[in-house]
Amino acid sequence: MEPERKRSAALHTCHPCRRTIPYRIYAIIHTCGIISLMYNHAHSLATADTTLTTSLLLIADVVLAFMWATTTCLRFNPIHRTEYPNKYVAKPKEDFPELDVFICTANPYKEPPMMVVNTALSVMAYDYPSDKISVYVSDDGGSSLTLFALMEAAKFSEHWLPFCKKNNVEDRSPEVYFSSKSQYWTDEAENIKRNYKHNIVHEYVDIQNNRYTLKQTMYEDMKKRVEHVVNSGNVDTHHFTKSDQFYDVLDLWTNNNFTHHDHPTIIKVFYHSNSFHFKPVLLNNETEIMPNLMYVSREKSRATPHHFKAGALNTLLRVSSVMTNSPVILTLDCDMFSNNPRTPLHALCYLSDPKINSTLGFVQFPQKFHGINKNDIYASELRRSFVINMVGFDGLMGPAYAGTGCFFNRRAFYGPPTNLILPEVDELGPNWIADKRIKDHDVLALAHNVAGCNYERNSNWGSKIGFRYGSLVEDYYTGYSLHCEGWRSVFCSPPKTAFYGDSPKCLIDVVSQQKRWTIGLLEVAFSRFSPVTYGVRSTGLLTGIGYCQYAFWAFLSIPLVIYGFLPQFALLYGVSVFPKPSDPWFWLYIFLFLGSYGQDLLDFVLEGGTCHGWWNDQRMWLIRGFSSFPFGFIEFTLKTLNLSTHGFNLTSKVNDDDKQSKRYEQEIFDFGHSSTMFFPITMVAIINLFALLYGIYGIFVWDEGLVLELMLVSFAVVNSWPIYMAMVLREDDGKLPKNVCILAGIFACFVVVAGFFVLK
Ligand SMILES: O=c1ccn([C@@H]2O[C@H](COP(=O)(O)OP(=O)(O)O[C@H]3O[C@H](CO)[C@@H](O)[C@H](O)[C@H]3O)[C@@H](O)[C@H]2O)c(=O)[nH]1
Ligand SMILES: [Mn+2]
Repeated sequence: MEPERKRSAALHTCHPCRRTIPYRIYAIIHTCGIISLMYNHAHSLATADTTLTTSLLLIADVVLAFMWATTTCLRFNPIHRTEYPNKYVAKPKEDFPELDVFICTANPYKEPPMMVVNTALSVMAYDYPSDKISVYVSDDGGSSLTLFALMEAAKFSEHWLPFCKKNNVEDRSPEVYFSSKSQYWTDEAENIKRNYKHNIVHEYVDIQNNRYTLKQTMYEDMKKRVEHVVNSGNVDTHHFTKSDQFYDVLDLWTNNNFTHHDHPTIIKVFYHSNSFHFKPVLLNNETEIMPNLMYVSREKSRATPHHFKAGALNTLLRVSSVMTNSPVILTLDCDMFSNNPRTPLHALCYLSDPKINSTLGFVQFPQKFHGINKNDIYASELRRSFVINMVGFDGLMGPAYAGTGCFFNRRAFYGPPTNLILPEVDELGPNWIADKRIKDHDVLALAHNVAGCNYERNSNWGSKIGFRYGSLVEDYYTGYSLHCEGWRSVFCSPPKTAFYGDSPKCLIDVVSQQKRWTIGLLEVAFSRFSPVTYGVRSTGLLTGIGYCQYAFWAFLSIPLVIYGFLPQFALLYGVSVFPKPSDPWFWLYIFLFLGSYGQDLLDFVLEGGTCHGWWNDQRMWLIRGFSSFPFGFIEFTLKTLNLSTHGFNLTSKVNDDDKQSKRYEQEIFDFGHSSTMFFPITMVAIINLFALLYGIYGIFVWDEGLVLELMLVSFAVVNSWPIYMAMVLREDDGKLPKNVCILAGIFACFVVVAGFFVLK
């Protein structure tokens, strides 16, 4: 009776995955296999005269074995969780904590302001007491276009929020709801569209667009206005009346010295539940106050480092401390709109649980993307990183922080659970009670002050307090640092997806994004806080080694290069580097290959993937291994030697090339850019193709075929199929540029000649 009652009171439960025990048993067997292989290499080093090839294979296999170990740590105790938000809802509304939402944006052309608007509206409309939500938008682009869009969003929200709540709308991003994508369309939508357009019709819409018809919707009106302003590149004062509260703000931008990396702090408050400037809006027939919406563009100066997104988030952390200081913080990228209005309740099932919340730092939701093609050719879902590993981490210290879709306990930013580190002023501490009106002069003055570009000088911000600086993957680094301090985290993946974001839809964007991650991860790997040393000590062996999988993933290039060239040379010169079929060691290779690939496939399928999706995913690992990783490594080295600087290259979220979108839909690879990034992979593909042809010929000539070499090369050729297609068989804009192909061909010849000296 007793346990039953306990369970019914619990807000969440967790259960280990069924694969755990078989996985552990298999891990022992596979480890024995790896040890035997190492023994075999050591033996041939000592006895045979193939020192160079054996050493190369040994290096490759050591890296692969290490990678396998990092994955195995995350397979040690995978768990799944379920939470019961309905039990949470039963609580009195007064007990719901306040929620600060941070949305980052940085460039109105790569991140269209309408995208920011939709993300903001989707969270403002959460099924949560509206007066407890404050949305802070950080604009690192310092753009009046984004400010204008948010002003429009604030006005629209007065209609959108009551509408959503009254009709229980599921898609609270208006773009999704008003598009045919929504399954939840109701007649009510037509209504809101019709009613609204009489409210706000700006003059210029008439002027600009005299085809303005009664059918146009309010949302579409707003969208038009915003897009018009974005296209024209600036906001004219004629969009406002003199009495408009933002009339003066725009003056800032007319100042000639204003550029996006040199400008003063701009903070604008659109709604403020604890002041009386705005009339309360009726929601659900009760008077409920609208959520707060703030625009924050921190001060920028070329002379001061701004630490990219981490810097933006720390500014929001301080500004929000001064204004609302909610105990719970949700961080979002501007493309990540809410798809589930009850998401905060799911997070609160953990964050409010007194049994765990004293050490619970954050609740991470999975990163999911919309518009991915059927079999996800670019592996944009990143299922291993964002799902499989998260489930694995969850049974240890908890999932890594993914940069977006994460609810934080504000306290976690201020030192370890047992040791509160207070910032410079009381108003910035997690325990400060922000009870003044947001628009009060001293609140705004302090907010401006803490958003200044020199505010962090000689402080703990970025090292001991807030989001961590020093890596281009501030998300990974911050989550990892919190785990090192003793904070735990939880992976929360409700059946209805919490957020959807945008993922790159063109290969060059995919590999460039991963190059940035590679650089950021190497920065952590080679820092004082490297997971192999510091991480293992502070978070325990399994979590520490698990974190190494990311930190050192660029090292995967080493075995890829060795296995991408050596067996190929072997075929071309008729020399064997692997054991022959008559040799018992032959079977060890087969076992290790099938074992690790098989387990990877199993992981993938058990966490909801498909076989075809897995195939594409493993192919992308090969592509990254020859593009993002080596190029990232080079840039990291140059930066370490102070020979170059690299910034945060924003991923573009605009897909306006119709032909390219069509190719993406049809799952055709898009190279289409004369980029050096594709040079190595093209070269490897060429060499493998020739090695395969020559190897097949060899079957008839050599007395004992080079079976393993041939199998490996066939595998590579099958994987390279899209590259051959893009080289010769295609004529569209997405094909591989001629100069890349020719150059790769010439280099391939040189490399093959060089291979002669490795083997002979
Ligand atoms: O100087 C900057 C640079 C970026 N951003 C914001 O950071 C977010 C992520 O940028 P994006 O180009 O979308 O990066 P992705 O590679 O798509 O993002 C992944 O990787 C990043 C770390 O490299 C994480 O911060 C992200 O959360 C994670 O989704 C966006 O909202 C940007 O507006 C800023 O606010 N200031
Ligand atoms: Mn992104």
